[in-house]
Amino acid sequence: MVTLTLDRLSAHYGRQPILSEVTTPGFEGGQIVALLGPNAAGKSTLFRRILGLLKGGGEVRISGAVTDRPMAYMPQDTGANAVLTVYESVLLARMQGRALKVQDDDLCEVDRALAELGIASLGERDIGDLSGGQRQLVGAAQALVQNPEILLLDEPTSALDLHRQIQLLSILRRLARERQMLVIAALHDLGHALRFTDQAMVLQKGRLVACGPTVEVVTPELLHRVYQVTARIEPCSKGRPQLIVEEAV
Ligand SMILES: Nc1ncnc2c1ncn2[C@@H]1O[C@H](COP(=O)(O)OP(=O)(O)OP(=O)(O)O)[C@@H](O)[C@H]1O
Repeated sequence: MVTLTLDRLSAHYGRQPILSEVTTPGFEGGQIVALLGPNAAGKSTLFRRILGLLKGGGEVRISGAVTDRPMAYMPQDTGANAVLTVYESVLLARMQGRALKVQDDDLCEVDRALAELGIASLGERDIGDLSGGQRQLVGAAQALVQNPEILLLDEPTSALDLHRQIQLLSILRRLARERQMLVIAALHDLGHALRFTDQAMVLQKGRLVACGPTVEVVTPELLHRVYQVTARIEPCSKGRPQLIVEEAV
């Protein structure tokens, strides 16, 4: 099973340090990890550093991977290329780093990713003509179609309506379990983090200030210290932890 470990990871833009010595325990496949933290804390920068798109100190260690390209990434701004259909754009994502010739298997994987995300009916649409939420689901399909062992998602639910937010996070949790895939998702909704993620890491001003099981990390004390809100966490009628935010301090 794949394991990802971050060891004293740093990153900077020009002379400006952004991440300072981020160290985590090994995150194993089969689970979802929430990457939390306020605006500008360094979440997207951490993804770029993990992917090797940014240089810096420290080490990203991946063990137990069985493929040459174990990671796939869905950026915050998925962009849109108006000259491609949804189907073509997902197929193009599938073919990254593979032989140029499209095999039947590649087409099956595109069909599977679109069906999995409930957007098969959008296949022939130009991606430039989609709504923001539709485009975000296409971005998720472009990442999933690569069958990654480690899937990094930067705010994957930010443009989705409530139903689709829950649907996408449920799908990701199921796929993480079924495929023994490690999913790391930057999230701003801490209620979703509590409900759908196994572990959480919290960045504040480029430093890792908490890391561990989500229910142990997302506490009223952390919400006050990192997000400057007063909040309670109470079990709902089904016994799940539920976040009740009172006010910003
Ligand atoms: N290309 C860049 N050049 C210079 N500074 C940058 C660049 N990209 C990001 N930054 C700065 O790095 C810091 C961290 O940004 P980052 O996008 O990683 O934060 P984030 O936690 O993902 O924020 P958000 O929740 O708002 O998306 C911010 O101060 C930001 O202004």
